[in-house]
Amino acid sequence: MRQTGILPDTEIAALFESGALAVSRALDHDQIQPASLDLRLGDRAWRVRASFLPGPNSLVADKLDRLKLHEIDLANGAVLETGCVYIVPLLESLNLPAGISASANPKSSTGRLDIFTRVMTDRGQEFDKIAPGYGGPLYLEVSPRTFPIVVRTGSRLSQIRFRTGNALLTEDELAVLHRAETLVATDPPNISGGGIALSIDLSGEAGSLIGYRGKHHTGLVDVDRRAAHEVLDYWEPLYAHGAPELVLDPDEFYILVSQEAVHVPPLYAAEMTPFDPLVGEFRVHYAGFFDPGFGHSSAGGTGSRAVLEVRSHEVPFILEHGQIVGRLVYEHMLKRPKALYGVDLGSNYQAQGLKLSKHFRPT
Ligand SMILES: Nc1ccn([C@H]2C[C@H](O)[C@@H](COP(=O)(O)OP(=O)(O)OP(=O)(O)O)O2)c(=O)n1
Repeated sequence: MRQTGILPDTEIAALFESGALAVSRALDHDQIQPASLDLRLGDRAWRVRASFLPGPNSLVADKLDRLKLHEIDLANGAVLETGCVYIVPLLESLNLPAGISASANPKSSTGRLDIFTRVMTDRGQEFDKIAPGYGGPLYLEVSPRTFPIVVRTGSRLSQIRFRTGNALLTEDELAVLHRAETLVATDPPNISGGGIALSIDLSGEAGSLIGYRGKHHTGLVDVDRRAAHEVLDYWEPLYAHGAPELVLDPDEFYILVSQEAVHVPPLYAAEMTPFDPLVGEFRVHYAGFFDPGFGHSSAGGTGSRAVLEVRSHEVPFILEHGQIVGRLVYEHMLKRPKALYGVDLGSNYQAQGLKLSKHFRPT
């Protein structure tokens, strides 16, 4: 077995057995994913004045005492409003061995709803990063940006990956792996900046669907209900016409799709990182974890594209077809997961093209 890499499902289960991962309510049967664990909301949320980080000398609970405005009971479900910031203790807590660190990311379904989430730890100085050997509670900051949402105790908005050491593939290793396994359906792939570039797809015959823009002042989205919401009540479809480009209006939210089909072989996990944080005009993808098996043919995934959550800031910005918007970095798994993303798990986004979150009725 490798000594460094991302812990697969079987090793996450072992963390639970050894007490490195504790839960205040029994794990859900499908909570452990091929390379991550879904995190669940606890029984209360606090609306706070503003987002914060605890910093090296504070516990989250102490800062919460100072900043909280209102306590909300999540046991029977509650509405979280757009534009507000909430802090929610999670049902999972950690007591990691010294050699294991972790990182968190919104689930893809959460990103597709434009719900901003970040995990916080006691004495944490960064969001979504959990230091090796961390022992203590986990909290989630939640801020719905476009739709008001209904959540309850047990709702799963975020996920955590555990790793030992550093097992990132170098550009040379990516090139070799691409030759053996075809990581993206573009030849040759653009391997740069430590990853494989992903670009935006705005092509299509006049009248074909190229994306969606979130509507304002919509009804609620219940994050635990699948295929329960009408697309047109929440989204304005965008169709190709004229030049293959799209003007992003400031502060609007868009769902678009990558031009490249993406493949994550079973012994690897991938993460989408921003193309260039210095291109400040727009932000792509809040959700960045790609599971082992995503786009893998034997897991039913041939042709899977990446869904891109895009938001423009400050000024209107023209996105053009083929523009690079992100990079996929690949890491070794410590070993092959027992179940792969896709057919093994009844996953929602295998073999997807342009796809809204699972909450909307398929059109
Ligand atoms: N910006 C992103 C992030 C992820 N994915 C893909 C790759 C992931 O392997 C897959 C599922 O991601 P999550 O596990 O985060 O999503 P959910 O848990 O919401 O979906 P599922 O129930 O299918 O696991 O979605 C994507 O297309 N675009």
